[in-house]
Amino acid sequence: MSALRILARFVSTRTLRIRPILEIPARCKYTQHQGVKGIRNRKSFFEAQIQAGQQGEEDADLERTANSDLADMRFLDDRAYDEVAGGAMRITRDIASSQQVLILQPYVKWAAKRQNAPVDVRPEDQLAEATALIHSLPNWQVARALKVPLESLEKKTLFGSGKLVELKELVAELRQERHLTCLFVSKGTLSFAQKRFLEAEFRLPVMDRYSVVIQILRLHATSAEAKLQVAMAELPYIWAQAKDASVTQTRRQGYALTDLQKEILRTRERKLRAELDRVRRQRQLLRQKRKQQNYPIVAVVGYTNAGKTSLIKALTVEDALQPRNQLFATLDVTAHAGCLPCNLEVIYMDTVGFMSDLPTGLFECFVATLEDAMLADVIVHVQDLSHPCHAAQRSHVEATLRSLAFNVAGGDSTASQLPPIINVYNKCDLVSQEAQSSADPVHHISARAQTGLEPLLDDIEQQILTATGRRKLQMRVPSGGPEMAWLYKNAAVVETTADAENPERLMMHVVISQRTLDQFKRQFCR
Ligand SMILES: Nc1nc2c(ncn2[C@@H]2O[C@H](COP(=O)(O)OP(=O)(O)OP(=O)(O)O)[C@@H](O)[C@H]2O)c(=O)[nH]1
Ligand SMILES: [Mg+2]
Repeated sequence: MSALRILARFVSTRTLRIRPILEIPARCKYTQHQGVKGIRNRKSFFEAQIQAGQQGEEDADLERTANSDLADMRFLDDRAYDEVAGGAMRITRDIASSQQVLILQPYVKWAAKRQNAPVDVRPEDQLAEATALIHSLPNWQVARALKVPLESLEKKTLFGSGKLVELKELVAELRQERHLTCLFVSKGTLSFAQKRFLEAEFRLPVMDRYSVVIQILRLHATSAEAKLQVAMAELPYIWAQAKDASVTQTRRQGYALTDLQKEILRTRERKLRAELDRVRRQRQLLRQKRKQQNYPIVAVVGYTNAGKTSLIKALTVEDALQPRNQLFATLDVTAHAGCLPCNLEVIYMDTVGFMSDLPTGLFECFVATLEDAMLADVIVHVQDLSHPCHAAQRSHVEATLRSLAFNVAGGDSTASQLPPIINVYNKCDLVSQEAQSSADPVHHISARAQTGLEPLLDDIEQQILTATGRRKLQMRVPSGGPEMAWLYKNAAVVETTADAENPERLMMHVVISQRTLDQFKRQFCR
């Protein structure tokens, strides 16, 4: 007779819903010497490693090689390149220098002509986002912010002659009053010709969204990978500006690449690619290791500033995480250990936020880190419900996720499957009850006030169990036997109760994958 008897009995307790009971025959007694590693111990050990950004000694080595090989990063510090970049992007090395900025938010007057703007994003919302971008840079202040209605965004001079006169007056006034130092035209990219023309007219540096975002990314990039990615993200912009310059034949005006400068860019690109490839190989190894360790992965994604880091902090109670009211505060994909209600350990991946109206080239460099999100077991999509454009932000993130999945699948639309997505409306403490009603199956939470987290955790648990083929089971094992120790080590133990029918046995409520269950059977049920 098989030593393992599956009893067709279903028990329901607080957290466990339906699970068959496995009965294990009595074996030797548990002794202190055998040392059962409790989930708590295991968790704190594991957590300590993950919190340090590591998953064990080997992983630590991998992370170290990936992130702190400073010798290989020295090529980033290159004055000749800085000159070329400064010419194209109006970026100085000294990001921290204070700036007084005039923000101009151009928009097309007639809705029918606004082909690229999402329907429910109003110019005032775009202006608010532009202001938030400037506020994400320390010492950068907004001298004035205004919307500018235009008939087209493609005109070589951008503004018409009447508007130009008006703006020049304003610039002169702000120079006097606020010591204006630069203009931020909140458009994805300005062509080289537009920028040159406006700079000549206003006699101030002119920046577009791409170059402001690059400033923020440079400032927030701390890991080697993020620094490399930001450096890489600058190159397409510089090439594009140079191309514009040669087309408009403005070589005499000072910005066109010489052969030497082109060579500087190409060499830099080659080195960056080689370094990024190396870092990405390490990342792949880390990913494989995590898979082998069988930790379920929950990727937390969303628009920038939606509250991704705050949510992970609330779910993991991790002090090291620092949510900041800045755009693109998080630039690295980082892993954080958490525990589901069934005691199953999961890894939450914090990711780089999305933003609309940025040229695709800018985020292509961050795609590799977002690949981790595409390969997660479950995606949690955090949305800022208090934001006036939250619907448009949601569509933007969903569209980007779909195209990322397509890329990860190597352009094969049949294979590009996204993991299950849990939609979360965050910042509900800032909106009225009526605004929270939604027909969608969506969680309403506040990461800051820590409300709505329990049902969310239950949902994550449910989706993780389904996605990873884990089951909740009750197993009857000898009290203190090696089976008990084995289960504590290899499965998630929800709770252990005395068996009313047999004082020598314990009832263990566990969450276990089929593979681990098979291993258990091979070892103990012969
Ligand atoms: N009122 C309120 N504020 C919140 C809530 N969650 C996050 N915030 C605030 O929103 C800001 C952004 O939070 P983060 O967690 O850094 O957002 P993020 O999505 O990680 O942002 P990026 O990393 O920049 O993409 C911070 O100032 C948080 O304190 C919430 O539930 N309610
Ligand atoms: Mg963040």
